[in-house]
Amino acid sequence: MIEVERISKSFKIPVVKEGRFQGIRSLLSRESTEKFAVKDISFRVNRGEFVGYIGPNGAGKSTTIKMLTGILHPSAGEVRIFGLSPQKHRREVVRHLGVVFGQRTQLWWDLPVKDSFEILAAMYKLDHRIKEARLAQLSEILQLDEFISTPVRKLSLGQRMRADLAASMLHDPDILFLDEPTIGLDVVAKRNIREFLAKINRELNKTILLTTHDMDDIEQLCQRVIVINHGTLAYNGSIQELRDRIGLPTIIKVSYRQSFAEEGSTADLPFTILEREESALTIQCNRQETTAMEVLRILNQWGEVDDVHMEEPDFEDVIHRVY
Ligand SMILES: Nc1ncnc2c1ncn2[C@@H]1O[C@H](COP(=O)(O)OP(=O)(O)OP(=O)(O)O)[C@@H](O)[C@H]1O
Repeated sequence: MIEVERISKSFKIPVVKEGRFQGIRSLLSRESTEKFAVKDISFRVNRGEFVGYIGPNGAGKSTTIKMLTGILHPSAGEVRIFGLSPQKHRREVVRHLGVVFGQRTQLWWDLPVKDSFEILAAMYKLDHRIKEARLAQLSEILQLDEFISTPVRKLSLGQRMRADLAASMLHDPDILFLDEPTIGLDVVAKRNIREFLAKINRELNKTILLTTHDMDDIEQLCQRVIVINHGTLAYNGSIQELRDRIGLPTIIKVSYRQSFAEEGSTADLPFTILEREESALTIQCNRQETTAMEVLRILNQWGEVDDVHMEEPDFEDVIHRVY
């Protein structure tokens, strides 16, 4: 459904020279260097997938999204959406796309929310009855009623994001490109947006490519993650596989019913003991080297286990290792 074949995007950057008056000379000079924002990236997204597209600041995420939506032309390579190039067949492709840039609104600042929806519906040439039915459906899941008559500039950030998501879905696109849809939101507003996204992916089978710096968004929503760094692809696969590959330690805390007794030499154990208490033990193991089952089997031999608590490495830490 989305095919990205070896795309690159470079920008010409004027060469800035050092020294007196060189700033002004640089402005007038035609000398420039080529800077790659995206370099030789390929990936595919299938219908109904929820994919995270992540990377540090300046990695090339927004540049990629802009090439996927046809706003930017790749310097090399090709994008195809439903087999069509968003650059060559912009009108046909954008009918299938909904786009939200969390930092910017696509709504009309001084108009009530419903007027923005009317304008967009007219732009998409939506039939009146279809528009009303869709708005009713979106209103219900995004609870738009409470602010539908309020001018956009007076909305809270969470309300604005809900309105923007509704606007991006008014023409019932198959694919959503979301660039930081939860940026700046409080915990409750974030949870609402995540629930909405999970719902439209699961129940309406919308294909979603999500760009965010919030690793909780990624862990809670995405089946797959694509990581880019310095414009190149660093990883493309499941979150679990990435965790396994990076291999940060898992912490396991066990409490015993009574006291426990260690058996054998600690040098042979497939884990490291971090803390011993009267009837509790905290250990650290690497899931690449051993399984939790094996660890628990050993810990069970040392006494009667009452409770087990396992802490997976924080996904944020895993991602930092990739960066
Ligand atoms: N029009 C442009 N002219 C020159 N350089 C650009 C242009 N647009 C982007 N870049 C550069 O390309 C690189 C990638 O930018 P991009 O906005 O795609 O990153 P990003 O991953 O979206 O970052 P962030 O997480 O900070 O939004 C950056 O170094 C940026 O400065």
